[in-house]
Amino acid sequence: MAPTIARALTIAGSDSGGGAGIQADLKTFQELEVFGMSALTAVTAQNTLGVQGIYELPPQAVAEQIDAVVEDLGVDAAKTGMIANIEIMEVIAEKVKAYAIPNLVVDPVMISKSGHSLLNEDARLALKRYLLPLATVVTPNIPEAEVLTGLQLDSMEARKEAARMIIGMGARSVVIKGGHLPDGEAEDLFYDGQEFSILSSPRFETPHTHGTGCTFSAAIAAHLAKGEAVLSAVRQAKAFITAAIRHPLHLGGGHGPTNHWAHRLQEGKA
Ligand SMILES: Nc1ncnc2c1ncn2[C@@H]1O[C@H](COP(=O)(O)OP(=O)(O)O)[C@@H](O)[C@H]1O
Ligand SMILES: Cc1ncc(COP(=O)(O)OP(=O)(O)O)c(N)n1
Repeated sequence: MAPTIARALTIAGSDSGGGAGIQADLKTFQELEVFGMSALTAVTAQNTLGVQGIYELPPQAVAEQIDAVVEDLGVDAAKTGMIANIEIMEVIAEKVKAYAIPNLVVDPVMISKSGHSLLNEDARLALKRYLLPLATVVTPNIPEAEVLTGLQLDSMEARKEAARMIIGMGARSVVIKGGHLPDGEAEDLFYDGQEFSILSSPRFETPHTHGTGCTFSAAIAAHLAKGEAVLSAVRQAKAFITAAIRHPLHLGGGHGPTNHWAHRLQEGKA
């Protein structure tokens, strides 16, 4: 019998503070009524004030977690977050190809908002070689898109050029996220190699934006797992993250987590 629930896998690091990483991803999957599974790449000691410790897992441990869930439970979509190093990246690419995982969202996490490196230097450029050619959608923020393309992204024209370059690297589509723009709307640029779409929301003046990128990419993966088209998945993920930032939880003394329940307020489910 075919499974009755969509299944999504996050391949990412653990954030002990619960705002980013696999914790944010699994909360998002659950809220969007998708069965969530995880393959952990690293454990971080982290809270709203910063990252206090990083412990990378052996690549073999990542491989075995992916084997375990794919071979038994099945995966309709996967997303990657913190990958830590090239060896883990190679394992992920090998497994995604070997199992022909149908939808892959690559969030090219490089640096946390608190300024800690979550992917070592040599692995940053290896992303292009190993993971972008496998991506259904890749979701860089502006600094990450600058690292991938070498461009300075201080205008919409430059962001469009970067999006074209990223499609040229093999990704099927890209969203250059606008959270790091200096002012104006929180404007994300989507490109699928044919058409550009701009997804805008008000920009909220809040320190509680820890894990926005993780939550956004997990929501895209959840909607892809349910069989939605890429642009539709991205639009719904944008609505999900906008609600999560609009209604903060006010936790912690620094950059607090977003509110994964908030979409229920908009949908009248709360
Ligand atoms: N202050 C904000 N107000 C509204 N939306 C935001 C804000 N900050 C980020 N976003 C949105 O959150 C999502 C994640 O973006 P971003 O913060 O750039 O990613 P990352 O966490 O990877 O740095 C995007 O859709 C972006 O537009
Ligand atoms: C374990 C872990 N993974 C990813 C991140 C980065 O998350 P992101 O959504 O990009 O949010 P910020 O760190 O920018 O707030 C992380 N911090 N920890």
